[in-house]
Amino acid sequence: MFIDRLVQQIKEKKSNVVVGLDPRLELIPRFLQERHFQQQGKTLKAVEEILWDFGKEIIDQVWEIVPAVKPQIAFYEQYGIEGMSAYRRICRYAEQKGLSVIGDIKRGDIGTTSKAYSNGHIGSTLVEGERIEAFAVDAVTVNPYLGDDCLKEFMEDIQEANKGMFVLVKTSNPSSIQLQDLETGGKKIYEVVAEMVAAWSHQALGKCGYSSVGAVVGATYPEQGERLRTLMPKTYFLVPGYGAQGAKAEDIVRCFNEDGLGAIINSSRDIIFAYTKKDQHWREDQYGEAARTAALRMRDDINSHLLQLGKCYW
Ligand SMILES: O=c1ccn([C@@H]2O[C@H](COP(=O)(O)O)[C@@H](O)[C@H]2O)c(=O)[nH]1
Repeated sequence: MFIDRLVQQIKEKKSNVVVGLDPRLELIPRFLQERHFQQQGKTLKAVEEILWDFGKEIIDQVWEIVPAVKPQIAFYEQYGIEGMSAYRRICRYAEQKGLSVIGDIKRGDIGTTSKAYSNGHIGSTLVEGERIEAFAVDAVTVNPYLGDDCLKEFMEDIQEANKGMFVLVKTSNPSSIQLQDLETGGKKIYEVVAEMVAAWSHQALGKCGYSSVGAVVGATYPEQGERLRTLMPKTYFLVPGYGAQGAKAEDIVRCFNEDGLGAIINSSRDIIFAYTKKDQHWREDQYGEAARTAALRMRDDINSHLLQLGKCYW
């Protein structure tokens, strides 16, 4: 199952870090951009090659030290077909390197449409009687706003194709409080969603004791993270918000269980664009090395905080 593979990689690498692949063209080293713009002009095809070169180098630098990457589809989709082609190439390359690939797609619709999303992103699509994989990443993020019948459509691929999903429960952005913290029947909306997710989680439990149905829980709300940990004990958390959004290791440790497992922590900008940090004096052509150093620092920061609490799996 997806979750067993993920937990095995976490244990092997002693790392709970997910590198977020959110390429922003304007932050990609200039020499890389010029190489492709000179060859192919100011075209989307040139952008595809820039995104590919940049993402490949990041993966080459981090694949041995992290269990997973999270490509954010929006940063590829904004460049149309060529951007999506770069997304697919990056996802496949990361998979070849043995990484778990979590497509941050945040999809969800009425049942039949959700099924099409699931087919395209974690399952396969029927073409003239044959099933063909379009993106086929290991797991995706899912928006639960349309309710249970939306989530149900992803379950078939989770159970039969051994894939996973992370359902948005409490997001890291400031205005997540606007809807997610509203109360209904004495509960916050995010608690209601957490109960839904916990129920689905029981249908996809792996040998490791955790489920392939996970939850997105923002690191920027540590108290809520702790509460959600108790509501969803078997659910793996994908936790964004560390680093650029301000959350620290002491915040995110509350998302872990006593066994030292239960959460993977994402950081995107702070890792992939670490070479731009003024105080670290990296050269542009060292952007990959800078990313590796940032991922190692983040791993050690989280591990030392887990160790202090006795929440260690090794
Ligand atoms: O609640 C959420 C859900 C998803 N995200 C995504 O994670 C990364 C965070 O990037 P940073 O550069 O580390 O801030 C990005 O892709 C978001 O879309 C989130 O931040 N919060």
